[in-house]
Amino acid sequence: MTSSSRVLVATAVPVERDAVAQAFPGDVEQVRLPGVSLVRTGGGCDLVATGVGPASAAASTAAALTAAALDGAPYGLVVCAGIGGGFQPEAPVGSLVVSRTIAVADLGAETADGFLPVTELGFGRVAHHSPRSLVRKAVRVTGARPGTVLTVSTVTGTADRAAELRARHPDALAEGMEGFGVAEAAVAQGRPVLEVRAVSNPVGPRDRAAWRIGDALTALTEGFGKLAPVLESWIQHDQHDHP
Ligand SMILES: O=C(O)c1cccc(C(=O)CC[C@H]2O[C@@H](n3cnc4c(=O)[nH]cnc43)[C@H](O)[C@@H]2O)c1
Repeated sequence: MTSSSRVLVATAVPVERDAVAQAFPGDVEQVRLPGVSLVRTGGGCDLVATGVGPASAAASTAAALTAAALDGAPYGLVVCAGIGGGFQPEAPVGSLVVSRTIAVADLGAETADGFLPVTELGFGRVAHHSPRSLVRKAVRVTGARPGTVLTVSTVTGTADRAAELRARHPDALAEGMEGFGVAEAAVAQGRPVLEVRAVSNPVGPRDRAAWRIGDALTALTEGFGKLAPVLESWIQHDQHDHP
């Protein structure tokens, strides 16, 4: 393996991390680093369970990226992966979504005239874009739908909120709670980033009985089985073309 040829996959919780790990043949190794623990697959992929939410995701991802850079073996790609809510009818339960754009949906200010993203207040960023060539290849091998994946700090629980998010982000296909945090950490170190969400529930009225976490985790394992060789080959041949 050459420098920059490794992939870091960040999931929120261990069950998601282990679903991704199952897609890689061979044994895994635990690697403990300051501020973060990794699961290293035989295929050159490191997996980290960051905890739920964008802040925790950014902190763990940054720790893993910094450790790799200091070790002289930086990652060539960062992938945020996990289960997520799917906007209906475009992203049905059990389907896979990959990010063209990773957008934070609730970072800003509420005003009498509606929500203002933080960029309109003169600060920061609200979106990151995944490399087009990588998205194309990921879609071709997995059949995933490409679009915007939203990051929220509060899971959407009403039809009104789902409609409001879609009005502000017409290309949104899914929502999760970590993507923007992972992307901020990746971009801060000049690393390309992709988000992959397996849909476990519809975005909309809260209905715990409608969750299909097992189906989504199976979709995640199957998706990564197809995606893993593509990620590796993209890093080898195309990473310098991004975005
Ligand atoms: O209690 C609820 O109603 C509820 C509904 C959906 C998700 C949750 C979670 O606590 C899961 C958070 C966890 O899973 C990802 N995830 C899965 N579905 C969604 C979603 O619809 N919206 C946002 N995040 C979702 C998320 O990335 C977290 O890691 C609770």
